[in-house]
Amino acid sequence: MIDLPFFSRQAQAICDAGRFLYQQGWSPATSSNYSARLDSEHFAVTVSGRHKGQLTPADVMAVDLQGQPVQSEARPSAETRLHAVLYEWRDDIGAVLHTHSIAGTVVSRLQAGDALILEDYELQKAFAGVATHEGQLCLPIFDNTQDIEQLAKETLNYLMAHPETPAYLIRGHGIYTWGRDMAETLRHIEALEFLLACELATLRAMS
Ligand SMILES: CSC[C@@H](O)[C@@H](O)C(=O)COP(=O)(O)O
Ligand SMILES: [Zn+2]
Repeated sequence: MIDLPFFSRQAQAICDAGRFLYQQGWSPATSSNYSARLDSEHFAVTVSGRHKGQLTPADVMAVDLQGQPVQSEARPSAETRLHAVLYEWRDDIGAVLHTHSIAGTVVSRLQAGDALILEDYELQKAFAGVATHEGQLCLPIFDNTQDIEQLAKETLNYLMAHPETPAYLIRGHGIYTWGRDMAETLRHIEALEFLLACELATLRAMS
């Protein structure tokens, strides 16, 4: 059974996040999806195809870790399973945000390899557990595909082997990141968008 008052609070947090992320230009044209954990087996996720700058709690639904709707007739995000495997991977993850920013899209297309290394940025410290700019953040880049179940398996396998990963990119598609709760996850996505914008500006300056 879903705790309905808690669902309402999580749904509102998702709507508020959407308004912010859309206003930043990171979730255009119905792209992106967001979620927040409800309990050990369920999470709240955006309904597929909704405008992320105009979300109301009716645009958020409960699903189980297989991505199946619970107490809803709506269709969950097409990328629900990418969220589900993150909640399955680590039980301290409380929220997941996915954006489609210009920086995330372009940088992941320009990077031919399978990872983007961020180093020597002070803002790396916005990530939980990072205390200095002197380390590296490694963001794996997965090739884009419409086979979300396959991509979910690929991301989970990678994350199980690299548990320190703070986020990942899907090439030409966008960013996924997570945190203990929505506030921390918003801090992570905002830091990532800043760092990827810096990477994009650097690539431009060097060309
Ligand atoms: C509007 S194109 C973007 C979609 O294909 C998808 O990548 C996306 O992020 C949103 O899908 P959704 O099913 O609304 O969660
Ligand atoms: Zn997407």
